[in-house]
Amino acid sequence: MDALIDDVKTTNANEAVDLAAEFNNSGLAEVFDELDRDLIGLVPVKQRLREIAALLLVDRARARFGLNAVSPTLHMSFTGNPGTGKTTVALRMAEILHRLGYVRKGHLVTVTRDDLVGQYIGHTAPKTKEILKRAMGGVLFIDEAYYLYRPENERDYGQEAIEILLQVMENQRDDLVVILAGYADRMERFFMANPGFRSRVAHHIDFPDYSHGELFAIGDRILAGMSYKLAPEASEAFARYIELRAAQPHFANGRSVRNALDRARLRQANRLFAAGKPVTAKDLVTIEAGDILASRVFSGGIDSYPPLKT
Ligand SMILES: Nc1ncnc2c1ncn2[C@@H]1O[C@H](COP(=O)(O)OP(=O)(O)OP(=O)(O)O)[C@@H](O)[C@H]1O
Repeated sequence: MDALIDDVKTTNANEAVDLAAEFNNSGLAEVFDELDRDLIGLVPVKQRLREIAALLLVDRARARFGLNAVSPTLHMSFTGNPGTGKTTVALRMAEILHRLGYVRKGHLVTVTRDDLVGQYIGHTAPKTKEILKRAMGGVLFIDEAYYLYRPENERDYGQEAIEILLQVMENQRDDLVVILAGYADRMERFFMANPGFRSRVAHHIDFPDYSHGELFAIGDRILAGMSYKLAPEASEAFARYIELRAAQPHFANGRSVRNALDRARLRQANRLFAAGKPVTAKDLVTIEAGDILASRVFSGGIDSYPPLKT
């Protein structure tokens, strides 16, 4: 241990770094407070984010003592079902990495296969490079990343995009963080078939499905963010809606909740308009039970398939 300290090639080996102060001064405390406040549940995910931030803070402190000159691998995979908060958390991750000085700008660029892969020969490389250029200094979020790899088609242009991505993930990892997102099982198969990706991805974070209570709280949060609220009977109706909708096919967690509330707002607007009376502020902010109960899920129908992408 002492020998290791003796090895430190700095004059400040006896100085100390206050990690808590670093945490506060970098604005990270604020980001984590916001994360806790704005995002319902996701306890294990928030814990992982704190662990990654701690690792990076310690890395930074070590670099100051000359203990480590290697920039850490920060590429990640986010696995989970649709609407479990992967994109939302990726945005926060970009902010955390920016505050820690690991990326210059801290913006998030979200793409899917079609943004990277062309349809004709010669189109893929420029497309992929253009996206990478846009994402430099921030985080590139590749949703359903496994669609890049299509083993059934020998000449698939996805392979070209994969090769460029792998190169940039290795050579420019001090200025770009890539997050590969999608269903856990498909991602696992993708990593098995593409060991190059597996070895470049250091952090794997799993996003579990939300409980019904969490989905209700997410709905409440979404409505409050838009200055709406549920009337007491509407709350009951919405709790029942969640139970019915969650049991249907193509349920997409937070995204289905947001879509359901968008439709409820539409019905509220039509109800207020059709009443032909002056409206108060209270009328304008309140979602009534009827606005929820008019959904097809209460009459045994499927609610809006395919789901609206927000
Ligand atoms: N924990 C949460 N707290 C509050 N709102 C949430 C939470 N998780 C998801 N949401 C809301 O649900 C919606 C979908 O979330 P998000 O887009 O992050 O999911 P996703 O996993 O990236 O899904 P997809 O890949 O299908 O788009 C967003 O509108 C977001 O505001």
